[in-house]
Amino acid sequence: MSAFPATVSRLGLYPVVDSVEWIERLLDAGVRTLQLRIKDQSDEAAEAAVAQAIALGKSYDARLFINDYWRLAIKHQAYGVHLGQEDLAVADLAQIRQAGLRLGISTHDDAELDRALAIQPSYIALGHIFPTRTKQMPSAPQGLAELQRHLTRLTHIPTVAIGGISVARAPAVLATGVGGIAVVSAITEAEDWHEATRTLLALAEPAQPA
Ligand SMILES: Cc1ncc(COP(=O)(O)OP(=O)(O)O)c(N)n1
Ligand SMILES: Cc1ncsc1CCOP(=O)(O)O
Ligand SMILES: [Mg+2]
Repeated sequence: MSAFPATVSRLGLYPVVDSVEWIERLLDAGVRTLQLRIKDQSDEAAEAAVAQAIALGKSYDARLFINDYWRLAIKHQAYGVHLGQEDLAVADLAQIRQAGLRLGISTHDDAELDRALAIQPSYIALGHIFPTRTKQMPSAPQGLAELQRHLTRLTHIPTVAIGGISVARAPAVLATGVGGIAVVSAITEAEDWHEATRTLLALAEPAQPA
């Protein structure tokens, strides 16, 4: 199997949100890598939101990944799809690749990394780094030392850390050299989401000198 299309080498701030409203708000705030993560709906029920999110992503020239709903992502020509290890068992990877979509894959340990790397995705997500209340996780948080260890074998592919990354923890996560930080509650549950987004953008995507 050949490689999935490339994405940017450093994905930077990568908010993961569950509605078109959040997608629009974040695009407007300057976010250019993001994910629509709707859970537990049929394809029929999710389709309108997925289609709208993809259209918005295109209008801002953003990297919009669709979580789980790979058939809808192909149908509406998303920038990319994000799949976890269990999703890999049911998704048609050849179809996703043939349609030209980028692919991100979740990993939690060495064995999952081996499996993900063999697929040659566009990026690899590593998690969960810290305890999270957003998703029930069967394993323990891997922590920064394990993240750092995993990164030593991932110098050739974009990486993203996820799970429990707050504004306060973001600098230490980024100091490992990981190319992106995927966050849910740090933005969606912030007292001031706009301020949290601005701070996280500045940390993860520092302005380049002209
Ligand atoms: C960037 C990123 N990393 C990991 C996940 C989790 O994906 P998955 O393990 O398939 O779990 P669900 O999100 O589908 O519940 C993600 N969505 N995004
Ligand atoms: C979807 C997902 N996958 C691993 S952890 C997680 C949730 C991360 O949410 P938060 O940033 O609120 O901890
Ligand atoms: Mg999934």
